[in-house]
Amino acid sequence: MSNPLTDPTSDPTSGSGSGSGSGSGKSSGVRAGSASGSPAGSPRTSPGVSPGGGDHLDISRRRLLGTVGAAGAAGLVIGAAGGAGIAAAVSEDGSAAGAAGPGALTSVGATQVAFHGRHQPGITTPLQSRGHLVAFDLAPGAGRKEAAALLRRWSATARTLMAGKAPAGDTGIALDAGPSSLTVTFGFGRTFFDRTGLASRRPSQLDPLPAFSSDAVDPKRSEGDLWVQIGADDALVAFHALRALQKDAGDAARVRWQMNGFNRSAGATARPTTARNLMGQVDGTNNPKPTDPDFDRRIFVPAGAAGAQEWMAGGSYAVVRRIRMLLDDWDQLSQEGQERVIGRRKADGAPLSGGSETTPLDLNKTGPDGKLLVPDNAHARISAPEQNGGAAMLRRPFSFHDGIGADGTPDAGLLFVCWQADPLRGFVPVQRKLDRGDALSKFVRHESSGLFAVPGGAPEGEYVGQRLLEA
Ligand SMILES: C=CC1=C(C)c2cc3[nH]c(cc4nc(cc5[nH]c(cc1n2)c(C)c5CCC(=O)O)C(CCC(=O)O)=C4C)c(C)c3C=C
Ligand SMILES: [Fe+2]
Repeated sequence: MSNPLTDPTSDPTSGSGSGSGSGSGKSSGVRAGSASGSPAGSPRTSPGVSPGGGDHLDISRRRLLGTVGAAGAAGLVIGAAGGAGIAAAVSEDGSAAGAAGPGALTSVGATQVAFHGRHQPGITTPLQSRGHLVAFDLAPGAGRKEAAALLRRWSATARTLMAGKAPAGDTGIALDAGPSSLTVTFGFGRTFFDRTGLASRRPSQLDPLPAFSSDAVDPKRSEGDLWVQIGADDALVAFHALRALQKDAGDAARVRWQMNGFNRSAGATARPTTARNLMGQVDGTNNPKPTDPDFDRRIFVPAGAAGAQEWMAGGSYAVVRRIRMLLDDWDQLSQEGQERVIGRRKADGAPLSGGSETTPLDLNKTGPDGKLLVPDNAHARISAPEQNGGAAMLRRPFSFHDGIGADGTPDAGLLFVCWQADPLRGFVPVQRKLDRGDALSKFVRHESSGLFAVPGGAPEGEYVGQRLLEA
């Protein structure tokens, strides 16, 4: 079988790259929709479909069609309920499809996400099983020119890698692997604009987040001039991208902090369910869905919005928090106690007011004792949009585990990443409320924080951020 990663490509931002539409037959083609249940906007490609959408079949497609053929009985599902999900192959009776078949593995590797588009990838893309969050600071002396050249290099590399190809001078780390749903997302921190002489174009949405009383934030692991989010369904593919982007930074920028995360692997569960976090809760159920009528307005900056910087059209703001979970304390709670902290059942994520996972919370329902079924300090109650003037965000986290901390407890928790058109109408009001009375607060600690402006996706022939850096 041919190995797409051994085929170097030319500079994608010059418009001559072959990642999406060259008909090379080495990688999956790009299509404009996402599979049922998968968030729209940053489509994963139909694995193995040839770029022209014609009848050219490469070996990986033929292998994949074997899977899809099996999926006629088995059902190939990309994405999961609850907005951000994980690709998985499942059978109609719920058992893992093709669990032993090579096709199932191929489908994970072959899945490709489009680099170009109205929005950057990695926002509405289903959760991937591996993630790296990295902040860079521009090097002393580096300004707008160096930043523009860096974003051009990074975009070229991201586009090449997301197409399952190797950039020039490749390390070989991901040899044999397909793109594995790789996404690379770029953002700008508040300090970027002073360093590049672009302060007049800094959006007010990047004003510092308020300090929250329960914060224990380490400034060295917070903020940064530039932010890169890498996600992939394979650990080597994700590391490969990290390494390539870090090398691209060259003398222009240095890593300020790096965090590594994970989610469940595709195919690990019999049914594609909403993700679980390290506290064991079903987490992500009430995320806004791309099919919601107000989804775009809530998550993405509209073109021509009053007071918005035009270069942010189609972009979004990412709030990033490293939230340590105090797991030893959490484990002391009974299951009932844990469920009352969240307001949902642990097993299936159903509200304590009744129904199944997707039943809306009934915040007024009381039990036979007259007490609220969803307690007044339950996390799901306090964070609900109806309790926060409609404030909503798209949560797209990774779990992390960095060994055992100095206190002898797991240094583990949630790399909380949430997306919104305006943090003052998303994260801030909700976190203010949680800070005051969330039952979960006793069991978590916010240890680092970042706020980044993530511009819209690059059109073909452009690089991410070009409209800011070259206007
Ligand atoms: C400020 C925003 C939020 C932070 C920080 C946060 C941390 C956090 N959350 C969980 C676990 C769950 N959160 C759930 C729901 C939920 N959480 C937020 C916001 C923050 N969470 C929102 C907006 C919502 C949705 C509320 C709604 O619309 O009903 C849930 C319930 C299931 C779900 O809807 O996802 C869980 C579980 C942890 C463990 C955590 C910090 C480590
Ligand atoms: Fe939450």
